[in-house]
Amino acid sequence: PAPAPGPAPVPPELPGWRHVRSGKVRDLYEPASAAPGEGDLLVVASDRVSAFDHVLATPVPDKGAVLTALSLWWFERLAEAGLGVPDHVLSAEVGPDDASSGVPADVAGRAVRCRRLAMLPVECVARGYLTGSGLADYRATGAVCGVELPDGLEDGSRLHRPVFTPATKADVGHDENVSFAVVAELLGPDLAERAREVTLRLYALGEEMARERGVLLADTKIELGLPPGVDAASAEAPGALVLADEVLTPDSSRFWDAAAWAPGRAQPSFDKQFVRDWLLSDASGWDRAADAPPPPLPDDVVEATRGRYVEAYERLTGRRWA
Ligand SMILES: N#Cc1c(N)ncnc1-c1cnn(Cc2cccc(F)c2)c1
Repeated sequence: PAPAPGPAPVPPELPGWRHVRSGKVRDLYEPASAAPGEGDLLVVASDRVSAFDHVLATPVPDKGAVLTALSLWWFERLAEAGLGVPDHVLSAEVGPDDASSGVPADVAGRAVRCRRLAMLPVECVARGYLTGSGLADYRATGAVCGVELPDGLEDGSRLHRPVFTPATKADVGHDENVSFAVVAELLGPDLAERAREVTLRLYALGEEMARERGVLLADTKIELGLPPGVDAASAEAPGALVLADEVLTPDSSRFWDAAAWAPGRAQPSFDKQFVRDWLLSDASGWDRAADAPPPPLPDDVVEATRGRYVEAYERLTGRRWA
């Protein structure tokens, strides 16, 4: 019989904060003192791992803290490199219990207090390499998001130039890749063009810095938003865009070890390959075809996966993990 469904992720209760919603691996809060939908936001990165569209029952220790530290490091590097767009980060330091500033001590190191924005209804994705849904679209149509690509590309092929491949958000299932024309309909042409420009520039900056450290950034997804009071249809909107969410982490991006890159097959995921291989091995007994919840991970797979998050952090930032 299929194992019982895995435990639904129970986000931590944070005194002084109200839980707003949870994603697969992150939880969102607002100050309990604020009216619902008001005040700063708290993005908490859990130790949950998602694989094959399932949230796994076994947490990976330190994943949330490592990816939070990596994302904060990237926010700093992007600002230094002149991305030209402010970000939503207010603080990652522990603040007072009344949630009036900073983050709660219970999630110190894996939480970021952020400016509340009106998020664009578009997942802004840039791809420098072809894989995943981009490869599937290319194989079906010769194009990705309406952008024609040359013949003969394989899984893992590097594109001649990075492509903006936006998607509309789906509450359930996969995001839907859409053309730039659709984004222009959704956001207006000027805001759409600015979102594309920012996404491609962020990808180029991240790809260059990662490649210098032996890591290939295959693609990345960012979220952009507008400060309250800025009308998305207004002429000021493109210049008011703010970079939100997390940036350039293994949860928002595909990272590959440059030394292992070989177009023509699926590239090993820098962080999730041990999990994927074990789940697909006989050892797990997992019936993927039945879409059963995956079984708990063995300790060695958990520890090896933790090690990959620490290695990604150390190689990209040049800093030792605590
Ligand atoms: N970042 C950010 C942000 C912001 N600065 N202002 C308003 N909304 C958001 C916001 C809304 N959803 N998400 C994604 C998300 C879903 C689930 C859990 C999470 F932690 C995160 C981000």
